[in-house]
Amino acid sequence: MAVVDTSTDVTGIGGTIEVEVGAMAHGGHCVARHEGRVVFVRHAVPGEKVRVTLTEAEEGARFWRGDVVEVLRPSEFRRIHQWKLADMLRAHASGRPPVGGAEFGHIVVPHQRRLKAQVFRDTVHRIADLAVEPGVCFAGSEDEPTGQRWRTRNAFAVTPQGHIAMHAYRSATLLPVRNMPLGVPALDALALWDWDFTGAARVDVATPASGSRPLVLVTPTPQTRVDEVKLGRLRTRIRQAANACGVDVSTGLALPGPKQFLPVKVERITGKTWVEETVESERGGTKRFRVTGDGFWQVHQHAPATLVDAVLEDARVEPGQVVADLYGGAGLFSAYLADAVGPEGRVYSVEASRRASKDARRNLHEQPQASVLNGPTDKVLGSWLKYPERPVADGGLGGAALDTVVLDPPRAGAGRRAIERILALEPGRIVYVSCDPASFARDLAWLRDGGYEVERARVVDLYPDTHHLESVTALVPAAQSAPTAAVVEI
Ligand SMILES: C[S@@+](CC[C@H](N)C(=O)[O-])C[C@H]1O[C@@H](n2cnc3c(N)ncnc32)[C@H](O)[C@@H]1O
Repeated sequence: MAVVDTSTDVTGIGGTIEVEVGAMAHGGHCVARHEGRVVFVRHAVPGEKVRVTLTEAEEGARFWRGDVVEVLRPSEFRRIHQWKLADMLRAHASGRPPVGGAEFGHIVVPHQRRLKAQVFRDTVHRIADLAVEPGVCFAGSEDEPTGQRWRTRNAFAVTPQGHIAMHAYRSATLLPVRNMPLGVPALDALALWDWDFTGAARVDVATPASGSRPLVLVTPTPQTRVDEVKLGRLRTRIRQAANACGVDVSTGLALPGPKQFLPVKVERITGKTWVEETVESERGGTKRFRVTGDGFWQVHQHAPATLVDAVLEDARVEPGQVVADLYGGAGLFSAYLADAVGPEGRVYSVEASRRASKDARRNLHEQPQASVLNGPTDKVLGSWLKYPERPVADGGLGGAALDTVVLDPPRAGAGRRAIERILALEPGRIVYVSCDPASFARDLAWLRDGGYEVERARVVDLYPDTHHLESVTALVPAAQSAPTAAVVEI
């Protein structure tokens, strides 16, 4: 049994303790114990012995939190963090906090994936009381050994001096950045670190994987927004920087909308207010999509094609079938599902955001078998259940039964009402795409209680160097299922 020397431990916030590091938990923390109390430790690898600075350490608290500041016995899977600004060890040595967003950067990529599979398995077991062994795959045709250069969507804060910056983890402290190693190379080409964003609060950048024209969307501070002179200066600075950067780039101002799901108003400064994304799916071929403003698009450059292939494989759609694509965004899955059901079938793409629905209508306009229904999922499903015979345009399902439901909700998951309504519609197959194992496990327990079981689950590593994980799970009514023995293929 490993012995931890506690003779030099100093408890309380800012104190340091030595611990043996246990399993990785959901959220990117490892579980350790100090004199019986749980300590959630960031920047560790399971199996290590480390010295931790305590960041939360109330005497009576059930658990504490801390960051690794010294590795006393490293894991064989530890590597030197490839992003200096996000490296806890170098940040500590230079007396500043690290930026958030690359909290797995000190772990070799194949082990990151093993840990994500373990987190998925443990979370589903803990919350849904189900033993599900996920397969593991990753985005792209080749293994990406570094975990870098994959993000096509990046967001930055802005310092009072007008420089782009990132927040230190769980802190309002802004750290100016002069590179973003997780971003695709097209982000570097813009050299946003040299632009003057004075008067802005936030900068969202979309750099499409295909290399088509990027979009820089600037959100003014509340003070700039209400002052026409300041707003005018901000527009001029952005136009000048865009013209000087040597890249054909669209730019615009994002002016917040009044309510949730009402999009921010995008005011064009240069170029267009949208980007064009090209998806090359092995199973479904090449398609182009328009995504306006800060509308949702899968963040990893290879994520759209990877997820489309996984969804098409798990949905097993046949010509003539009726499919619902819930939380459909700009119509990514719907476009491919519509090809799969063919002209005799139907695909209903349900999306709450008006602007994403508008993009989806445009993206699906050559596929008359696809309809975009703008509204919250639970309301649309409620209407289908209430008026099943009504035409789709009047809130019904036109008397049809759903063969397959694909759902890809935001991090909060679908929630009880949407799940109950999916169950009441009795689809023959459900494909659940999730970016959060905890909300997925909660929804999965309701689906299990409603008579469905897991046919196959896969963890898809779409977020290298971070703790985030995507999963794709196929469910079928319990009586029909012949579960495949999923193996962790790393
Ligand atoms: C994870 S994204 C998935 C989008 C799409 N499947 C894709 O891969 O591009 C989730 C989408 O759900 C939408 N959304 C959020 N809450 C919703 C709700 N209650 N009902 C319908 N759509 C919702 C968001 O606007 C977003 O477009």
